[in-house]
Amino acid sequence: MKTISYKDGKLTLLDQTQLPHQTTYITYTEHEKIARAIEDMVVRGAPAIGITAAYGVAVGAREYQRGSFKEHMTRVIERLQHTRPTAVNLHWALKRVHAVVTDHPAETIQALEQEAERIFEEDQAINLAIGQHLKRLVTESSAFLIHCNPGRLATSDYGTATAPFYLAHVEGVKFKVYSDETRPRLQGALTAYELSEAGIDVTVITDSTAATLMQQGKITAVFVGCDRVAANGDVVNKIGTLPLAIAAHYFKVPFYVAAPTPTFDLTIEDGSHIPIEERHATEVTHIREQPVTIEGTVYNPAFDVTPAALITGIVTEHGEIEPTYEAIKNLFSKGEKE
Ligand SMILES: CSC[C@@H](O)[C@@H](O)C(=O)COP(=O)(O)O
Repeated sequence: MKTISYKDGKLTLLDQTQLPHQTTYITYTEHEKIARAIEDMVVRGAPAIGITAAYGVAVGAREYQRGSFKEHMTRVIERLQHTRPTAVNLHWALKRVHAVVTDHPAETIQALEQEAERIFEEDQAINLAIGQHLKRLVTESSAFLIHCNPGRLATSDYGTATAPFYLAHVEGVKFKVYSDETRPRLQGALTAYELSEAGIDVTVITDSTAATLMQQGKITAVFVGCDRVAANGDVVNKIGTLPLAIAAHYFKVPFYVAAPTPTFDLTIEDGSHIPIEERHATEVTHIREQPVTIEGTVYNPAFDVTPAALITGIVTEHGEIEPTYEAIKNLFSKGEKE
């Protein structure tokens, strides 16, 4: 299952809007179409959006024809920046590739492709490291609740919150995963799809069933990914994460957030300042083009803010930290990220 691949100016994405029923790949050679693929969620998930945007800039550099090359590149980067507002990985990756743009097109194309490749490879290493840190919780007969898709489809490799499952499964550990369906876009179906493809025991539940499973004592821990972590440890992730964290707190179920360091935004003091994307009403009124409710006023925020106080631990590629301002400051002052 290759979510993103790039070769000779061509970016190929696995079309996540068609999964799990159809496996379709789309190849792009224009940055505008890549921007639309991010907006339409052909590709989704914070790390995958960042990687795609980085390759999108390389594709955009190859589209240059005349005029100021640097101005052309600024337009390409701005277009990609305005695709989705919440996941900070997008902005982080674009900043990285912007830094290698010079006045020379040929030299820049090569540098952009190399930088995008580095971002991709670093994400693979991050996935593995997060998986190794979280794996200690995946013991025989344990059971986990997962929300949205922080998996292979959302990253370059094992996923973030799903990585410990892949690693433990290979070691022969028997455990269970409950995947929230994650209305309105049903990313939980993607998680169920990719875990079941790997032979992992996964059960899909409606979002409303999650608290009941915790009440029944069936959940060892909740694992989620994230789209942005504020300096104080508040976490923004897919809508529906906050109610899970509240239920987990009430039923004393550990709640872990898998967070690559590029997902931290130290410029944001707390979660209330993180921009929350509102998506189109049809995502709520329709499921796969089938109307399911009245056509009325809809409120459709794509993400919510989970306060640090509800989080047991944040697991980065460097290990687990407490969700506090001090712990996060300490992590980054060690030079992990400026
Ligand atoms: C490792 S991916 C973590 C998050 O990006 C994921 O949980 C999520 O919220 C994705 O949202 P999406 O709207 O599907 O892009």
